[in-house]
Amino acid sequence: MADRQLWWEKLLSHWQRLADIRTAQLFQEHADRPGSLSAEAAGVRLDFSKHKIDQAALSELLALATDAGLCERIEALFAGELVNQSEQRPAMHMALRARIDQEALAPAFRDAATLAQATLLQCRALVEQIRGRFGADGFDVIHVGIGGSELGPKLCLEALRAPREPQTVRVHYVSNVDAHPVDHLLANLKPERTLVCLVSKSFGTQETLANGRILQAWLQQHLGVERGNQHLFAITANPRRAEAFGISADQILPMWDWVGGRYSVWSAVSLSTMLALGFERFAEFLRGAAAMDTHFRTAPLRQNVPVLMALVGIWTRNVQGLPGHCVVPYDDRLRYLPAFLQQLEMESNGKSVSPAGQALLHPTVPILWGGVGSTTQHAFFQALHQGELANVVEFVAAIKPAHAHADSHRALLANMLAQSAALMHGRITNDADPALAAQRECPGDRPSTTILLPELTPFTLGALLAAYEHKVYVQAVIWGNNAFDQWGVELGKQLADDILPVLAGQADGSHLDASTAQMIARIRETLG
Ligand SMILES: O=P(O)(O)OC[C@H]1O[C@H](O)[C@H](O)[C@@H](O)[C@@H]1O
Repeated sequence: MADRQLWWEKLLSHWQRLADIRTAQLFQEHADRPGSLSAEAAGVRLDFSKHKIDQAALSELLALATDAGLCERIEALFAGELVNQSEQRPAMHMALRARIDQEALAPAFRDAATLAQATLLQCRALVEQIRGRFGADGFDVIHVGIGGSELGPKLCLEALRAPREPQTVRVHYVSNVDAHPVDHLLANLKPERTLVCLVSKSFGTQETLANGRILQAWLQQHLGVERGNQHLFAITANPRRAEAFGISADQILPMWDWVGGRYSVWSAVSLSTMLALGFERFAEFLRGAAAMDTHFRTAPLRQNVPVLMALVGIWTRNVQGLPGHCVVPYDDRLRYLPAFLQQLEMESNGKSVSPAGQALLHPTVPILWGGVGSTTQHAFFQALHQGELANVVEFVAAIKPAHAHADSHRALLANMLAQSAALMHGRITNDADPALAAQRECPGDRPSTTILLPELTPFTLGALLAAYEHKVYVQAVIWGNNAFDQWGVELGKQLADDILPVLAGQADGSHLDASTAQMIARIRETLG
């Protein structure tokens, strides 16, 4: 880890050697710059030719990855080794989508894949049975979960829902412990046609349990205890707690310790998505991810899409020093992608020490944020073009739309291409008034990456999300942190559990700091 500093210095010398991307020089130096600074796998095309980078700099980044032991660490991941050191667990989310019959799998991985497949079969049967039970009039599903137990399933359903199909399975998401959304939702649903999926790996998350209790009471109040409970399902790695909550054992689907919540979209956690999309489309989503897994494991590093995504991120974060990473899908169906990636990347790599407890002497994950294009062009793009906030922008789009409005779609893609070109070239004005010229001028030389899918299908979405998962792992290997724990989140959860009884007047708050105590006093006084 100590010698990372030497790598940053070597990479910085490349950065200093390279011409500014505003000029045509970089493109003239290499006839096929766009082709050589892009890669493609399983339908995911990555173009990073609008970065101030060239083949020699890329070779140095690849050498860094090799020096960090990337190839061995990829094998360790697929071998089911304990890559999550602080919790002594493997991270085998790839087992959720592996084809056990055809792949040379390590024993631990094969066992995991066998369990995953049995659960998927259970999900398939359940989907058929439930869809059959409610028939053509359909039904409502309330998906209750937070973080990894919500973001992936929601992204996936909203991305893949066929736009013109009547929604016979209507999925609603409840995550926040703020009860306004659940309260509002219940006013419009019929309990006899509503199922509730409580999704929580730990089955100990305050938000999910609080919303679960509200929904359980609602079902029981309208349908009676026994029938009400028949509408309640749990997906969890802690079935004991789910049963204690009142969910019958045959309505509990498993999760496992070897899958992190933010890597769990491929599992029964997505039951609500499977109910809405049908099992076959979900299976295709898994096949796309499996194709990306094979690519990640076998493709040479220089053509390896997740590896290149990671290295471009290292380049902008550690060499160029950009603290912001703005993700902008030009596709409304991908509107939840920034939120999903925010958890995937920031919860995985928002760390400052190595598994050995040593401080990392370089920055790790950037601030990931974003929103959908072209809408956000009219909100935050001004700051991307002329503000001092230093960001790399990542554009994501599907070439073919799922609608027939070709003009709109061309306009959408034209806007995306225009934004990346504008960030690169900037604008020099020839206004006579120097004050006006200075204000109208756009500096340019701002990097962006573009990810293109041929179309947004279950397969390409699966491949895209798997590529992001692997990108995160590669970056963790290079940065030297554990991508699979989240002790910082745990701290907040513990303190909330500590403050709750004080707020309820059931415990003494004298151990709390004066600022917190003052606000508690104010809240108690106002609530009466
Ligand atoms: O699935 P659960 O156990 O309810 O956890 C839900 C979420 O809780 C926390 O926020 C964790 O940091 C997340 O990684 C997790 O996805």
